[in-house]
Order: sequence, then structure tokens, then C-alpha cells
Amino acid sequence: MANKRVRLISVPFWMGGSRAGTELGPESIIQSGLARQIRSMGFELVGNSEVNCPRHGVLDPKQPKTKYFPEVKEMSGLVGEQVYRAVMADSFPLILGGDHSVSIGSLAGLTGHYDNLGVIWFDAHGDLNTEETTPSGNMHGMPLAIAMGLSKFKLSDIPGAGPLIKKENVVIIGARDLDPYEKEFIRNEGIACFSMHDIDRLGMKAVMEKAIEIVSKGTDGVHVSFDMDCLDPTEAAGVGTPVPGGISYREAHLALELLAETGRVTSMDIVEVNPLLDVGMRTSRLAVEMATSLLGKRII
Ligand SMILES: NC(=[NH2+])NCCC[C@H](N)C(=O)O
Ligand SMILES: [Mn+2]
Ligand SMILES: [Mn+2]
Repeated sequence: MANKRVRLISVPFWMGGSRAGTELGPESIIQSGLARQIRSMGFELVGNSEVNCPRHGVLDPKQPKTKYFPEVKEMSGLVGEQVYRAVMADSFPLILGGDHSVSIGSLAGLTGHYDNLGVIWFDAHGDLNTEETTPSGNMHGMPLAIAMGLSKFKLSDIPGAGPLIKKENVVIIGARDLDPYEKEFIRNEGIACFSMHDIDRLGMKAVMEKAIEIVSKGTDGVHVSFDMDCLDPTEAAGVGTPVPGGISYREAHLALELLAETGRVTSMDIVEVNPLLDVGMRTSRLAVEMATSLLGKRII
């Protein structure tokens, strides 16, 4: 990778998933050796900051379809600011969640700089729900919809955010638990979604080649959003919404190694690690491996 400066941005936030534990994710990932490993790969760690996001919230019974909305919005603004600053200082933002609503902030900050950002969304889920379609009211099921401008709450409602993410610049990888509206939307809008079926059928190498082609076409940056629940729960148990039949350890490494080789990835977030649900620190350690693989770590 060309950019040798990495900035770690910790976001201890849980309210997008309405379940405590993901606020402990960043600390646990760092404790698993992330900074040391990044440095030993020859990167300069230019910062390691924590976003001062809301830690507690009160559920508003009148807003069951957008739980903890004020907190999610506040967090997104704060994350966006730090991500934007990192990009402007010519460093690679590596954002540690937190639940997946953290990516609303990542994308707000990134679009402040990139006009035509490509996004690869590794996830068991689509995260394409809106306040109209959500089965849970949990906002970690909505970030991709918000980023594309499908919900009432739009990326552009966050100060500093730039243009919405374009549908043709998005690729979802690892999906296996989509809600009815999400399926319909993916089909009707022709969103590139490589489900577990596609990974089984084509193999991860072919899937990644197609995905890379899609996010590279005409884009000025590529963001990788890595929801740890894309992985099989036997590898990554420490997530709030595990779904059987996920991406294997080797498939995940291959995917991220192929992305690293392109030299086009400009930012990453790693989300949904919940140390309270983990087996030891396995999921956190795996998160470190995912990050270093994307940054270019190789076996030989
Ligand atoms: N980032 C996640 N883990 N999202 C899970 C979303 C689950 C479900 N689709 C929902 O909207 O509630
Ligand atoms: Mn997700
Ligand atoms: Mn998920």
C-alpha cells in the first residue's frame, strides 16, 4: 500500500445494536496487539484516538423504529470529524467499532473528501433497512441505507459529510441473513451483493475480482467496512448477531489480501466485536488479523 501512515480511531459505541458490549470492542482489539503489529509492518502510527461518543442513552418509547437516534447521530458527527481530519492529514483511517452504526460516521467523514467513494461491505446482513422497514429498530441495521440516502436520516444530515454513496459503487460480501425489503431492494436496484451462495459457487477469488472491478470503476477512494459477523461464528463468536454459514478464516484472509494487492483501499472500519460474547479474545485477535491482512501482511 502506498500510504504508510495509519490513524487508529476508536469508537466505543453500542447503542446502534441496542446491546451492551460492543463499546468494549476497540480496547479489546488494541489489547490484542493491533498497534504493535501495524508498526512492525513498517507503518507509521500517526495517531490513536478515542471518539468521545455517548456512553449511555435513554430509549424513547415514541421512536421504536430508530432506537437511540440522538446518540447515533451525535456519535456519527464526532466520528466523521476525526475521519475527515485523518484523511486530510494524508493518513489511512482505521476505525474500530463499536456497532455497525459507527460506519455512518466513517462514511460521513470520508465523503467530506472523496466525491465518488467505492464501498465494500463485508457482512452477514445487508444493513439496508430504513425506519420504515426495520424489524428491530436497531440502527446498526441501517448504515448502508443511510449512506445511500434511502432513509429519512441521510448522510448529508451530518455536518461535514459530502455526497451520498452511489448504488453502483457498493458491493456487499458474505450476506446470508437479509430481511424481505433488503432482498427486494438488492434485486430491484441491482445492488452488487455476493452472498454466501455466490462465495460457495464462484469461490472467494472470483468474487473479489468482480468486487474490486466494481468499486474501482471511476472511484476516487475505496472504503472497506468489515462487520465481524461476516465471518463464520465458529471463528468469530464475539458478535451480537451471529449467523451460521459464514466466511471462513482462509476465505477472509484471501479476500483482504487481494484487496491489499490492489493498492486502492483508502480506509477501513472493523465493527461489531463484542468481547462480552467472545470466547477468550478470539474475535478481537481475529479482528487484528483482518486489519493487518488488509494493510498488506502476507505469509511470505
Ligand atoms: N450490523 C449488524 N450486525 N446488523 C444486523 C441487522 C439485523 C437486522 N437486519 C436488523 O435490521 O435489525
Ligand atoms: Mn453490519
Ligand atoms: Mn452484520
